[in-house]
This record gives sequence, C-alpha cells and structure tokens, in this order.
Amino acid sequence: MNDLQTASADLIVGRGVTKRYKDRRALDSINFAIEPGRIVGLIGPNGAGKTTLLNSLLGLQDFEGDLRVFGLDPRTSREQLMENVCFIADVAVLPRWIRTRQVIDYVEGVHPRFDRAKCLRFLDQATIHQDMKVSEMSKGMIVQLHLALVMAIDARLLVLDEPTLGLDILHRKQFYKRLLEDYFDEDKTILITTHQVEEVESILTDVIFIDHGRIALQTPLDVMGDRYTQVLTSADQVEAARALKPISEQSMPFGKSIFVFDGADRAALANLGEVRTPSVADLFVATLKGEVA
Ligand SMILES: Nc1ncnc2c1ncn2[C@@H]1O[C@H](COP(=O)(O)OP(=O)(O)OP(=O)(O)O)[C@@H](O)[C@H]1O
Repeated sequence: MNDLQTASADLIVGRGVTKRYKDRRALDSINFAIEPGRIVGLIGPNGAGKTTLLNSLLGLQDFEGDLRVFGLDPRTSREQLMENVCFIADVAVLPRWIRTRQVIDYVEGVHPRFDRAKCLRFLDQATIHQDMKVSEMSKGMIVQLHLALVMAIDARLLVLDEPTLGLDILHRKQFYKRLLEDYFDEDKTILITTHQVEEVESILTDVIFIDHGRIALQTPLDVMGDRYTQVLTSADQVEAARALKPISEQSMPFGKSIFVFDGADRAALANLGEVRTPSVADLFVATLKGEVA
C-alpha cells in the first residue's frame, strides 16, 4: 500500500472533528466519510462551518479529532496532500490587471501536477489568448480561464469553495456542465460548497448538509428517493398527513400543503395526494428549518 492509499475505501474520513473559536464550536464533533469517484455537495447556510471544514481538510488550520485525506493527516502532511489536491476558491478572485500568461505561470509554479500544454489547449478552444488581461475578459471568458486552469491539474481531489459566486445563471450552469463533461471521471473526487443548490444538484452524487457545525444529513442522491417523499395534499388530507409525522410542512395557496416524510411508506402516502421525491433544495430546507422551500 503506498502513502496515498487508505485502509478503507474512503478518500476522506472525519471522526469527532471539532474546531473551537473561544467558546464557539465552528465544527462540533462531526463524523463523515467521502468515497472516491463522487461529486459531493457540502451545503449549509451562512456560518454553518463549510469553510472551516474545507480549511481543516486542506491542512490550512488546526482542529481537534481525527481527519484523514488519502489516509494522511492534513495537520502534518499538507505538502504531500497538496500533490493530489486542487483547491479553487470562487472565480471572481482573479485580479483584473493580471494577464492570462501570468496566471498560468503562477499556477505552474505552485502546482506540481499542472500541465501547461493542456491548459493552453483548453484556452485555444475558448479563444482566450495569453496576453489578454482579466479586465478585458467577459464573465464567461473568466469562467473558461478558471476551468482551463482547473482541468489542467491532474488532481485526485478537487475542492471548490463557492466556485461560481458572482456569475450569472448561464455561466454558473456552463461551469458545472463543463466540469462534469470535460474533467470528472471515476478516478477523481470533487467536493463543492455552495448556497446555490438548485443548479449544482444535477451534477452531485452525494450531499452533506451542515448546520451549526454539525452534519444534519449525509446521503447519496440515488438513495434519497428511497428514503424521502414529498406529498402535496389538499386541505381534507392535512390531518391524515400530520398523523404520519412528516419532517416538514408548508402551507400552499387554496388550502393545499406540502409535506416531507423520512422513511414513510410511499404507497400509503400516495393515498394522501401527489407524491414525488423532494429536490435537494427542498430537502435541505426541510431538514434544516422544518419547512419546504
Ligand atoms: N477566525 C475565526 N474566528 C472566530 N470565529 C470564526 C472564525 N472563522 C469562522 N468563525 C466562526 O465559525 C463559524 C463557521 O464559519 P464558516 O466560515 O466555516 O461558515 P460557512 O459555512 O463557510 O459560512 P459562509 O457560507 O457564510 O461562508 C461561524 O460562526 C463563524 O463566525
């Protein structure tokens, strides 16, 4: 077994991970695991602990508990870890004065697995030339530049922290589509934090909901439909639905209500109204706030 293989099948494993700031716990003894070959959405409201968790697993800050990434402790093996990790913060951070060539020089200098020729091929496709300044690029071109940089790094773990902040919906969708089509394969794992659940959910294989420093839910999306059911009822079925102990309830116009159930029998729920699997966004709100978006 080489240094980057883990004893278990998991790429990242956290046990009792805690981060304290004086008397506040930004991470409160969390347990979680991420398998290789997955695209995981780390989703939580402001101040939930997303950035704290990313910083911990990237070795950027100290914490208590046990956290392994490729079997390595990020506190002591950050350098070795970074050979297989690519971390990109939001796409709006490039300084406007910088030229494409300078950005490429920088990434080449800091990342051992950056392939310059590959990056240039992606940029050619996007018709971004090397002397162009960021200030001369449209938002869409900046997205392409970021993608070219990301996709030219042969990292086994890609960590994206709010990658599309500041972009319009078309460019946000374009970013995720290309990431999925041109970058992702089963040897890679992508961890994305975002508030914009709707547009990322179509590419995710798993979600981790985090709130107040705790994991509220961790589930692969392909089993989510077996566990959670959303039902739209008319007014006369509301009491019957409540009796089945939904995890959330929301009133709708014309006396209708939307309920989300955890682990209830779908056939029984079908008698109450229109049944479907909740979206990730609906489930997120139901899990965290007890009402459906
Ligand atoms: N350096 C720090 N000193 C003190 N408290 C901090 C520090 N960094 C984060 N916190 C606190 O830890 C908690 C989690 O913060 P974190 O930045 O991880 O949240 P987040 O989920 O990334 O939020 P956002 O979506 O708003 O970026 C918050 O209550 C925050 O105030």
